[in-house]
Amino acid sequence: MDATSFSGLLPHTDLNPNFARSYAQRTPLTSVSCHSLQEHRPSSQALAFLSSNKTSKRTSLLGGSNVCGPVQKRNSVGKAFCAVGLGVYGENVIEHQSHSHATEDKVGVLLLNLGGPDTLNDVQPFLFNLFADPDIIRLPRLFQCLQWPLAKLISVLRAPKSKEGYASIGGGSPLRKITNEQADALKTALKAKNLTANVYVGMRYWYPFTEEAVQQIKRDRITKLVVLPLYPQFSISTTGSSIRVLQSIFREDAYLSRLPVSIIRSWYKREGYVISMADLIKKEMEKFTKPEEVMIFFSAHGVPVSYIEDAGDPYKDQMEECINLIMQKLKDRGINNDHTLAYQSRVGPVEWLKPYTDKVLVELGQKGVKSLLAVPVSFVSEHIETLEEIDMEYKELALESGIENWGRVPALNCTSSFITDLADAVIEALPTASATAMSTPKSVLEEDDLDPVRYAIKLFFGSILAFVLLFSPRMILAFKNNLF
Ligand SMILES: C=CC1=C(C)c2cc3[nH]c(cc4nc(cc5[nH]c(cc1n2)c(C)c5CCC(=O)O)C(CCC(=O)O)=C4C)c(C)c3C=C
Ligand SMILES: [Fe+2]
Repeated sequence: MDATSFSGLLPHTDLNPNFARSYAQRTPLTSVSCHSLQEHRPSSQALAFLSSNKTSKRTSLLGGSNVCGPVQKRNSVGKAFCAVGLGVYGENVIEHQSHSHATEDKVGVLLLNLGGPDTLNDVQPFLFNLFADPDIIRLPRLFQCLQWPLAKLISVLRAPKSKEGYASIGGGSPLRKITNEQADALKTALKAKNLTANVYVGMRYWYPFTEEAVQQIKRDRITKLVVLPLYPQFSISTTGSSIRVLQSIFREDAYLSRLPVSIIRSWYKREGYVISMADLIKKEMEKFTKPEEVMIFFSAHGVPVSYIEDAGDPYKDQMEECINLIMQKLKDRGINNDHTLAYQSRVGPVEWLKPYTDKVLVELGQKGVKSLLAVPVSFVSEHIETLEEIDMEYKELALESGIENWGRVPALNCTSSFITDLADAVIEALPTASATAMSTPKSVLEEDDLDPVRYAIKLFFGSILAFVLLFSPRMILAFKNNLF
């Protein structure tokens, strides 16, 4: 398990050294979450958060590299509260601080998740929030002012296709319900281990938003917080994005910036998780007439290749390691079936992690594979991509391609061994009384970005470039091929 304890700050160390430097520099100070707040949040909350919002500036590519930060501010926590030492994290100076709590600790666990539309009317605004996230559509610096218009355009264009998908699984995402059930189950599991804790749910793109959960944490006067993203593997686009939202909230708030916090950034290596996955796979394999002939087909949510190659996202490495651990666990139980890993759900005109699930299914069918067990592996709840994409689209494609026997491993949801292991993870990660804070040097880009003349010039050239980009053959082809 990869966890960090600190007080009011959120460093990332999952990243490769090159990226860690640039990402750590921008991450603690990025203020982006309010992009999505402005359109689709209750106004009182929006106001509360907007009041702490700063202009966000980023540099990246649509699936390209990301090297600079937004308006950056020195974190003053270390000065306000008895700094007792200095350390170094990446290129940042860390000020260590101590905390002592006179009153009894009140433990909170914050589950971070993606969120999904509750109804078909929510689909377009949900998609807007998703595409307005600079960790999902990574625009070059010059194009950043176009993040919202682009998000609006893409969300409107994609909404009909997404709505069809959500309509076919009952008219909305099951994520909110399942995540709430996981939260309740985790609270019970913690209680059984003698830890009384409040468990909160914070979604990145739909209700209940992370910001709402944090407000509740404040109201409840939580004194120790464990942040547990419900993604086993770390990706910039999932856990990274949610953590960045938390950072922007925490650094602006006196109470939160003093709160001892632990973040469990990835947990795919945990024995309990690996065993739970192996158990589910074994159980599902036994439903086949000839289990020994079944191809175990891991299907993970993809990310653009540039996240891995340019931005240093550890997602692919962690995914491969995760699959090896699960297969090893199956081998220990005498299960030696063939297995493969492919990536699904690509969006847009850039190259995504390969091999693509749809292509591999066709190839396996052509090669004579007759029995296949699909295993969704990047997410722990049922959601549109298991219920619609795998169960409907991929199943149909596999059967058309010559595969005769199809099975799918259910998502972990509230599987008790899994929830018990999450409870152990929380207990192991409980922040200690002493924690660290990090201050980052003010970026040289800050003054640059605040200069109105420079900003107007960038906006002008950015608009021209955006126009060229939008009507480039690649974009037009992507729209034609239904990739958005
Ligand atoms: C580990 C899991 C996920 C990664 C990595 C991820 C990256 C990623 N996703 C998109 C675009 C979309 N994702 C959508 C839904 C969606 N994504 C995940 C998980 C990961 N995404 C989940 C669990 C869900 C489903 C939520 C639900 O309502 O059930 C959607 C909307 C659905 C659709 O229209 O297909 C989009 C769009 C990108 C671009 C990306 C990486 C850059
Ligand atoms: Fe996604």
